[in-house]
Amino acid sequence: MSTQAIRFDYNNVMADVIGEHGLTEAEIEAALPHAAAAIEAVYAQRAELGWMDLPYQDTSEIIAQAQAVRARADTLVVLGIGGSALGPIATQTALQHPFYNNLPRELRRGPTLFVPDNVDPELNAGLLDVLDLERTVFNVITKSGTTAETMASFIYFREALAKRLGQDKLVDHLVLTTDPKKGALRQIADREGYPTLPIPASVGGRFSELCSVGLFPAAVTGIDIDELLAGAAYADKRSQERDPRKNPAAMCALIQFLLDKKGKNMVVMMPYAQRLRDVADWFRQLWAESLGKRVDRAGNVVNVGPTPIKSLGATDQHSQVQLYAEGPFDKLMHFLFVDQFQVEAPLTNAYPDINELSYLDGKSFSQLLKAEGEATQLAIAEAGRPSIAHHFPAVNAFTLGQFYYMLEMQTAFAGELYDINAFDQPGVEAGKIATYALMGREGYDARRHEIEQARGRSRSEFVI
Ligand SMILES: O=P(O)(O)OC[C@H]1O[C@](O)(CO)[C@@H](O)[C@@H]1O
Repeated sequence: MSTQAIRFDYNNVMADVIGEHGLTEAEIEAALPHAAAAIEAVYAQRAELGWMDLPYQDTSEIIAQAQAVRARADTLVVLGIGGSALGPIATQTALQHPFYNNLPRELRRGPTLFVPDNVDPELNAGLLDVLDLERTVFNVITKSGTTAETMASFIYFREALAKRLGQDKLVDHLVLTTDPKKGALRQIADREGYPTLPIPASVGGRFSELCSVGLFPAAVTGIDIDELLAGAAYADKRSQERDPRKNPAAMCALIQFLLDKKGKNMVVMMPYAQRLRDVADWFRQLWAESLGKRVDRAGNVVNVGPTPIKSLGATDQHSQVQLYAEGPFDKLMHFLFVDQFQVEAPLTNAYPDINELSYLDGKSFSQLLKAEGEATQLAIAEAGRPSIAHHFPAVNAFTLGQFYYMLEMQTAFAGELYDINAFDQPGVEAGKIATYALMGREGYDARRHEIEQARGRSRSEFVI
């Protein structure tokens, strides 16, 4: 096994370790054929799942465009939402200095990065207050090319650029990442001549971090994207293992599926590393939007889907662990541990005479963080609650790419286990249609009328 392999440990879901809320060997053994079939089924549809080829792509075009931006920009702003923003945020948090944007230019590996992934007016107007537009490039990312939030942000910042620099300078300050053939943003790119990067048609938004969506912002900010893909390729090789017990993605999917069927419908991803904090946020979309479905593949109404929750160790021991340790037996903890941190922060012998503090003398932050992670997992297990753990040798481009891809494969395998389509998101359309109606979009008048009627039926307005 590679020294860079993330080690998956599911000892703490076993009934002989945690008791009745765990899984027995027999339960796992009986489900292995289901997991093996899920592996076969996913690899059989590889041709339709473009994200499975991303580890092997040629990155030269992305790197060339990134070098051009690095040569002229001090700041990159990503305009996107959902899978077009959460991945770039997670990669930046994982692979840059924790205060990257605040570092002096000579200590930063590239331009600062902002990802205002919301249409809050104060967020976007506030960002304009801090940008030097002369030295800023905007990377607009939208697979559909029509997402309301992203297109509103594009219109807003394009106008600011035009006012400050002139229409003729726009092409130097915009890179559009979108569908290679269709959508409003593709049409605009062709009409106004902006540089573009393609999002392959067979790569869905929440599976797009390892294509231009995530790789371009990473390359602009000095991250080794080929190393990200090398890690993803390593995870792909491990995920092809037909024996589920030797396939981390398959075992992780199987355990979560079996525990969901036993009433543990929520999974709490709790990294004990600040760098992995936003990976938990990216995972929430991947897991929720892929597996939360009304119907199964035969069209039966099933309303299934695990609930992903993001947490952070040690921080959320002081906010959420009380619930996880003593609340309902409805959660699986998913810990992320790191063997080797990039820097150490030693503690001096400050208070040898104060018993409540002297245990810290001569220790380090990593010793304390690791002890807290192990202690929390132990306390959770002794409280009879299941947990799984991924042990990272270190957080770097290889292990991050490996983990992204492993989670994507885990999600695809879980889709087979739940017998649902893990790659669509019909449940978000109703909200989009109602938004278009409320915003007066042409062709949505009837829906707007229905909404206005509904407003008239509101039962009460508590004005206290
Ligand atoms: O990249 P796009 O097409 O703007 O979509 C953004 C996000 O919106 C969704 O389509 C859900 O509405 C996600 O699946 C996707 O990541």
